[in-house]
Amino acid sequence: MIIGLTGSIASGKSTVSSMLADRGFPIVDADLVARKVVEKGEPTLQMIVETFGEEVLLPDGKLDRPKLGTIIFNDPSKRKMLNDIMHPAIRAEMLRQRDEYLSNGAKTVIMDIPLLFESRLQHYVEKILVVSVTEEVQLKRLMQRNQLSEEEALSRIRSQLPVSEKEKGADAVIYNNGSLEETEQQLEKILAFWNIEK
Ligand SMILES: CC(C)(COP(=O)(O)OP(=O)(O)OC[C@H]1O[C@@H](n2cnc3c(N)ncnc32)[C@H](O)[C@@H]1O)[C@@H](O)C(=O)NCCC(=O)NCCS
Ligand SMILES: Nc1ncnc2c1ncn2[C@@H]1O[C@H](COP(=O)(O)OP(=O)(O)OP(=O)(O)O)[C@@H](O)[C@H]1O
Repeated sequence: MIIGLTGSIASGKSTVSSMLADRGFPIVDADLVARKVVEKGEPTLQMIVETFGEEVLLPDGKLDRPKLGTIIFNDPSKRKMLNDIMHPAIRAEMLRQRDEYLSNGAKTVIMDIPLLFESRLQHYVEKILVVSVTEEVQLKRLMQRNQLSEEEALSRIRSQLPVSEKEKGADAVIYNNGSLEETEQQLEKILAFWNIEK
């Protein structure tokens, strides 16, 4: 079974994903893959520099992530340009990792994909688990985790579909507004209900 794990920025996907990893499920993490495809020497990084200029590189030649983030989260046309460069490479590497797990005998693979709905990737997965939070909790956690002002955090939140829209396309929803224990209990119930094999 291929499970798509999604939600909005700072809703708690990584938190739920690490709970699943603790239970022994293999995880394909789009955010990690997105970092891998822009490592020094990767053709995707070269394409980013050709499009956005040398100023998105740090002195050591690595990608300046906060700088590129400020550019793309404040300008939808720049965001589209970056997505067009990066998403094909991210997708290819995610499918490669999924297939590797399956060929090594995994019965279930979790694909943690923040932009599952925005990029219309629903057909790659058999069940969709959405991690949801209220806007208030989301804003607070995002500002705290990334040390962002309210305005910066809101521009990131607005660059994605509202989580309420994502809930409509879910097979199950975890409400991550409370304690980690409450989130874990909801996850346990869903796994039992879906009767998932490792
Ligand atoms: C712009 C970048 C360099 C900023 O890096 P930074 O370290 O600050 O953020 P990080 O990669 O940890 O992403 C944090 C979250 O931002 C959101 N996000 C990232 N990219 C996008 C995007 N293009 N559109 C909407 N939301 C996005 C996701 O919820 C993600 O989980 C980075 O987010 C990036 O490379 N984005 C493009 C690739 C992409 O679309 N990644 C999303 C998963 S496929
Ligand atoms: N139930 C919770 N109680 C308190 N803090 C939480 C809870 N769940 C997550 N957090 C915190 O909220 C922040 C966002 O969670 P997390 O990083 O898991 O979100 P995410 O959906 O993976 O984010 P992104 O889309 O940016 O990758 C983190 O700092 C995390 O430690």
